[in-house]
Amino acid sequence: MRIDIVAVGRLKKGPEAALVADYLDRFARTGRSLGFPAVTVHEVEDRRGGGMAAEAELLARAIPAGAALVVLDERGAQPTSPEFAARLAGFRDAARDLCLVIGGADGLEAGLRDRAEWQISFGRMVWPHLLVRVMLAEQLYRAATILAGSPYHRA
Ligand SMILES: C[S@@+](CC[C@H](N)C(=O)[O-])C[C@H]1O[C@@H](n2cnc3c(N)ncnc32)[C@H](O)[C@@H]1O
Repeated sequence: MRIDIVAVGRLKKGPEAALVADYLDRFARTGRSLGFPAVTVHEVEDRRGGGMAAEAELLARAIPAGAALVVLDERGAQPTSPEFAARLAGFRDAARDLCLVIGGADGLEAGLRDRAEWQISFGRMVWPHLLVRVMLAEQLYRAATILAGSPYHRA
């Protein structure tokens, strides 16, 4: 199994980058004994102003072939953290690669969203994509702690 996050935009050095690195590092350490690989992050950027369609093309090229496509979108389903953890374990148990996609300022192209087998929402409000990256990294770590039975997730 491999897990990729494919995201529009470059994360510059700063608090968001530090948080993403910290949570992904924690996920790697907690997830190792659960059979999860470290997460690889791919960033794509369209510098020609081609909008969502150009971004969708760049994203599509970065999505590993055959991976289960999961997009982050405010219109998606709102799983609980244990539900997210269970689904993550399901991908692992089925030996499926997982690719989690985060859009840019204009969002994700409808065609790409429709191709996804799961659309996840972190609530109906729109969040900046850099914060969504932080939240996703935290949820991955939280999922690993839930599956490991560690006390981090107290709900
Ligand atoms: C600034 S938002 C784009 C909003 C855009 N107006 C749209 O219609 O999608 C950038 C990206 O962050 C992610 N995002 C923002 N809010 C989200 C939420 N509530 N749940 C899940 N993902 C979200 C999505 O991947 C989105 O494409």
